[in-house]
Amino acid sequence: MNAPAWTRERAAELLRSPGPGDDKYRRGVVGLRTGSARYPGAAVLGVEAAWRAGSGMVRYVPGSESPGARSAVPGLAAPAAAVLAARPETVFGTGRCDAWVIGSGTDPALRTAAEAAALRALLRGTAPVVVDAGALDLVRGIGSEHAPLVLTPHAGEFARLAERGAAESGRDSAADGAARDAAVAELAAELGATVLLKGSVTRCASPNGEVLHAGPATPWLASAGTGDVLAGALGALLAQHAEAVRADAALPVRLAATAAVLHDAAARIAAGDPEGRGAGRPITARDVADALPAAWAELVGRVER
Ligand SMILES: NC(=O)C1=CN([C@@H]2O[C@H](COP(=O)(O)OP(=O)(O)OC[C@H]3O[C@@H](n4cnc5c(N)ncnc54)[C@H](OP(=O)(O)O)[C@@H]3O)[C@@H](O)[C@H]2O)[C@@H](O)CC1
Ligand SMILES: Nc1ncnc2c1ncn2[C@@H]1O[C@H](COP(=O)(O)OP(=O)(O)O)[C@@H](O)[C@H]1O
Repeated sequence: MNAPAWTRERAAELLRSPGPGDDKYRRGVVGLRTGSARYPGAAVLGVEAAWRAGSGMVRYVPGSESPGARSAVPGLAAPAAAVLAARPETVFGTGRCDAWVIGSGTDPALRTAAEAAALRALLRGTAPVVVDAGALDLVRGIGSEHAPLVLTPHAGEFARLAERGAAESGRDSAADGAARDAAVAELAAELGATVLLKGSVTRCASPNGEVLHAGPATPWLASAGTGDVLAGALGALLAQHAEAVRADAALPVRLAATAAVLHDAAARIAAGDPEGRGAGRPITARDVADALPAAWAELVGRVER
């Protein structure tokens, strides 16, 4: 298998800028059901990225947690309060959403039965869903009728999900790239979902066997929380194209690769590493989210930098 690189030019074609006929709803509404008492920051990072990647509206719906989870870190702000403090633009509670992001900053061991049922309802719905971190385990067993799904595991999560060894999953840095591509494509076909395997090179596979590469990304991106940022940005892109995603099974893998290219472009700007080889300065996940608008402008070529 010789997977093509998803270029900045191809990514730019899928960055939808608004026109005079748009309103906040037409531009795409993203819902995030992410974060927890243990990881409120993941909710903030995903919401921030969803706004910064061009959403017309971002909704935040806190998941229900077991009483034990609530008291795990006394004194820490609840995720909804943290999101409100960071982004007062965010709308709280359920309502129409064109795409969802679930799982970032959650631990499946602390999930209540009610929360599992609510997440399964999203997975079996019609709006596209980004499935990250603590929601990945729910995908097996939802049946063949489900929403367009984009799974975003890192190598450790991929190994658990695919029940594979280190070399095939990409945890072994010496693993053959073609073997990793094949493993990602195989999981995508098996689950009927797009799979985005994060790493220096991010590998995106569709259920019908298309595999795209984004990267290698700037190594400064290897920093806690940048995956939460990627999930939020991808949710925004899926929401902007939600109708087309339901009609065109080839689109989610291209949007997944586009999100990875945009994410890397933002990290390069934040780090001052335009070539992506590790020059520049350290960055945080929040820095990456904050640089998404500049990366967007750079990709679509509208702004002189
Ligand atoms: N600010 C916040 O709120 C933040 C919240 N976050 C949230 O934290 C939750 C837990 O997520 P997590 O990724 O830290 O832990 P987890 O999924 O248990 O896996 C870790 C184990 O997997 C393995 N591993 C192998 N390859 C790997 C790789 N490439 N990258 C990473 N791991 C790799 C490795 O095992 P080892 O190889 O050491 O045996 C490692 O010990 C999740 O909900 C997330 O959203 C974070 O986003 C941070 C910011
Ligand atoms: N060596 C690397 N070079 C460039 N990017 C990397 C490297 N390692 C990881 N990344 C990127 O960093 C992000 C980390 O995401 P993830 O592992 O989910 O972290 P977190 O759960 O802390 O948010 C992903 O976008 C991944 O592609």
